[in-house]
Amino acid sequence: MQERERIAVLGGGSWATALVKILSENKTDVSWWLRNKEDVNHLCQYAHNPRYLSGIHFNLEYVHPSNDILETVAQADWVILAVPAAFVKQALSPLAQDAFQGKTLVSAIKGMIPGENLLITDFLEQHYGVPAERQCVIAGPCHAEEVALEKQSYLTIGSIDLARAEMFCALLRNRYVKANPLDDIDGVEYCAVMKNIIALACGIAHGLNYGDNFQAVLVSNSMEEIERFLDALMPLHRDLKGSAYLGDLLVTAYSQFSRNRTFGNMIGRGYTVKSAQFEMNMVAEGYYAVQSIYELNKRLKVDMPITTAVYNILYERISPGVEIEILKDKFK
Ligand SMILES: NC(=O)C1=CN([C@@H]2O[C@H](COP(=O)(O)OP(=O)(O)OC[C@H]3O[C@@H](n4cnc5c(N)ncnc54)[C@H](OP(=O)(O)O)[C@@H]3O)[C@@H](O)[C@H]2O)C=CC1
Ligand SMILES: O=C(CO)COP(=O)(O)O
Repeated sequence: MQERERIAVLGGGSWATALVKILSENKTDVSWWLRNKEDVNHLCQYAHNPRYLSGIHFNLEYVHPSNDILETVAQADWVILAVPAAFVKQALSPLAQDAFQGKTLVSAIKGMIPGENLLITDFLEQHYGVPAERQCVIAGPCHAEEVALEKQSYLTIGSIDLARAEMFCALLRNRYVKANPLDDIDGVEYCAVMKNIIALACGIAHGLNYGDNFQAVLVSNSMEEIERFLDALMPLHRDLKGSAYLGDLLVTAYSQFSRNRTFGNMIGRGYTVKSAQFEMNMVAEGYYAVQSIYELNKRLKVDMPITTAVYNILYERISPGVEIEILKDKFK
């Protein structure tokens, strides 16, 4: 690997901020695109992101914030996408179709392109011609807030090119981050999308005053639901007990930092979708993902009671109490 790899990070939210911290502390040059000009100016002047994880101080010798996505991408060998899935098309729209030629794309996104119901890696291949072997995904149970606090964390880098995944792992590893490569890129990407839907269900149940006993049964049933879906979509022997699958589900279902659980909790307590979105300045990917997975499952016809319940609550306005009551009778 060359000295000082050139990396672009696209996105200004919490996960982009945490990834820039990890990479730049390892003395990697990071060109960082944020959509908001004031945030870029603030970063250049004070070396802090004003609106997300604002306690992190960046070394501006290695971090180069910019508003110009064309320049940011053009300079990089590796491009990390950390924009919520719903805004990816809009964020990348200034770029030409060949803008990523010769670069490695790394998706840090745990969501799908709404409407097209595509994984990010499939979207990049179809719309920008990025071949599968030049793509990686960042998976694993890891909240940006805990990276900011330098709490021990684990990441899994998925790619069909394990050597490339290992190169990216090497850029991330530090005192508090361990990173491991894995070749099941589609499996970890789908699992990362689906665990957000389950975290919404956990939040909804909590908001309705269900306790830990119910949540434990909900989570164990959800693991079976995820397995049924993955088996129908792409049968392959995979150990779903791994931290990129079960671990990520657990952290999102139980953590105080989970956006999806928090959003679900508000829905369970009676907020409307609009008011819950208004209340959070962050994005709960599961809200969009449940529609994509529900649509995909019209073809697959897998038994997915939890996904169906969350879809009915968020998109059909069926009462959370009614839907969780139905689930209650299905669980063993
Ligand atoms: N946070 C975490 O711990 C982790 C997050 N991820 C994934 O990372 C991805 C990015 O999420 P995260 O960093 O958490 O985001 P946050 O929820 O922290 O922040 C929201 C981001 O979305 C942007 N945004 C909001 N509305 C719009 C819009 N209308 N158009 C364009 N951009 C908009 C915001 O930009 P602005 O501030 O300019 O409004 C901001 O960058 C997601 O897929 C998430 O699942 C993965 C692992 C961990
Ligand atoms: O994926 C995550 C942690 O691994 C983040 O989940 P939330 O978006 O629910 O906070």
